Amino acid sequence: MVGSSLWQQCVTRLEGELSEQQLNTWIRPLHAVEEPEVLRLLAPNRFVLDWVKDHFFERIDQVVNDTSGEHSVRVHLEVGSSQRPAPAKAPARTANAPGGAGQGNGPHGARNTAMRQPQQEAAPQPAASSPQFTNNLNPNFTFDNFVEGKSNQLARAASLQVAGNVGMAYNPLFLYGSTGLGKTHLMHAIGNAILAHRPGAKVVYLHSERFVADMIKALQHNSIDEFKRYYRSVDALLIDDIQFFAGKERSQEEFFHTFNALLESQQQVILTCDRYPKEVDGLEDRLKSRFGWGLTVAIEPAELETRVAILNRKAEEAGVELPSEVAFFVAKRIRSNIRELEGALRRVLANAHFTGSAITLEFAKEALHDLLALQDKLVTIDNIQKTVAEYFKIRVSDLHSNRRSRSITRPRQVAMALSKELTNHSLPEIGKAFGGRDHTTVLHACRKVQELRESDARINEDFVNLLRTLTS
Ligand SMILES: Nc1ncnc2c1ncn2[C@@H]1O[C@H](COP(=O)(O)OP(=O)(O)OP(=O)(O)O)[C@@H](O)[C@H]1O
Repeated sequence: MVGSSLWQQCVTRLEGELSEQQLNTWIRPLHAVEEPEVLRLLAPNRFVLDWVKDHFFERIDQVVNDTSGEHSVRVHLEVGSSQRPAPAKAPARTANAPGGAGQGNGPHGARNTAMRQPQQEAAPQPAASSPQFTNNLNPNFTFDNFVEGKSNQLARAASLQVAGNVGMAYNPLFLYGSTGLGKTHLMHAIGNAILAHRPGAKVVYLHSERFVADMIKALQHNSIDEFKRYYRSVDALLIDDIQFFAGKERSQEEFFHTFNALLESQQQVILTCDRYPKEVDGLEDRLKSRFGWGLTVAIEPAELETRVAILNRKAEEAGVELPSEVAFFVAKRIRSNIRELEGALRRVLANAHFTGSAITLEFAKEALHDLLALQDKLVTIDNIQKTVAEYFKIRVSDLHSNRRSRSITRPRQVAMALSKELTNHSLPEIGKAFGGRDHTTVLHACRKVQELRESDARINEDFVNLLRTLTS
C-alpha cells in the first residue's frame, strides 16, 4: 500500500465492503484530485454524483479520514473529469438541456475537451446523403411493457433519463449484464421513446456484428466515406452486444472515431454488452476507457418477485389469466434468463390453447416436463459442489469433511443453500450428500446464507455469481 494514493487506498478498503456492481458503477468512475487537506472526487455526471452523495458519501468520508491518519481531509464531491475539472460555466447547449438534472454543471464540457485529442476524422455531416435510414427498432420493446424490479431499476431509470435528454444526460449509456435480462429491450425502449417524442429523429439500432459487416462492405466498395457520414449523422446510435467487437481491430478503430464524433456533438450513443467493459478481452483500452465517460449500469438477474411480475404481465398481454401458483412455479424453476422464462410461458399457453385445458399447476408441470427435467439433470449436487469448491479454491472433499474453519464452513453452507435452491432434493438428501449431515444442518445453512446475503454484499455477490454459473 506504501506509495499508493490516498484514494486508491480508500478504494481498496471499499472493495472489501461493497459489491462489484456498486464499485463499478459508483466508486471506480470517480476521479480523485488530491490536494492538501482536500480530496476532490470528480463524478462523471450529476446522476453518479447524486447517487454517491446519497448512498456512499458518509462511508467514503469515514474511510478517507481513517486512512489519512492524523491529517483531517475534507472530501469534496463534484461533477467533472480528471482531464479538466468541471468548468465554472456550462457550455450553452448543455445549460439549455431540457430537464437536464444538473447537467449544467458541465460534465460534457469537460468530456468534450478530453475528446479533442487526436481526431483526424471529419466533423459530423448532415444526413442528406445518407443511404436508406432504417432505424430497425422493435416497436414492441417499450418502457410501458418493461417490468421494473430491483435488478433492473437503475438501468431503467438511467434509460428513461437518456430518452428524455438525448445526448445530454449520460453519453454513452452503457448497459451490461448476462444474456436475456432485458438490455436489448431497454435499448429499443429508449429509441422508441425518442421517436415518440421527436418522430423525425434519426435513431439507428444495430447489432455490433452488423456494424462490422457494413464496414467491411464499405471498404470493399470504396464507400467508407459514405459509411462514416451515415453513422455520424444520426441523433442516436444504439449498438447491441459490443463484445463482438473484440479482436476486430479495424472495426474498433472505425467505431472509435464514430463514437468520438458522435459524443463530441452530443449525439447519443447507447451500448450493450454481456459484461463490464473492462472485462471484455480483445477490446482496445482506449475504447474501454471511453465507454466509462457516460454511465455504465448493470442489469442483474431478476429476483423471484420480478420474474413472477414479468410472467403475469406477459400472460396479461396474451389475454390469459395466470394462476398465481403457476406463475410462482415457473418463476422458481427458471431463474437465470427472462428469455427462457418467456419461452416456458409460451409453451404452457400454447399447450393450453391447443388442448383446451385449464392452466393448473399440474398442467404447467406436465407442459414443462422435459424442459425442467433437462435442467434438473444439469444441476446436480455434485456439480454444485465442484463449482463451489472451484470458486472458493478449496477441495470438494473439504465440503464433505468435518473441518470447521470459516474458510470451509462458509462455502459448505453456500453449497448447501444452492443445492436447496437449484435441485429438487430434500433436506435429508442434501445433508447426506454433504458427508452425511443432518437435515437441520442444511436448514440452518440455508437460513444463515439468506441472512448473510442480506447483510453482506460480498456474500450476496458470491451467491449470485455461483447461481449464474450453475444455471446459465
Ligand atoms: N423487465 C422486463 N420486463 C419485461 N420483459 C422483459 C424484461 N426483461 C427482459 N424481458 C424480455 O426478455 C426477453 C429477452 O430480453 P433482451 O433480448 O432484452 O435480453 P438481452 O439482455 O439483450 O439479451 P442478449 O444479451 O442475449 O442480447 C425479451 O423478450 C424482453 O422483452
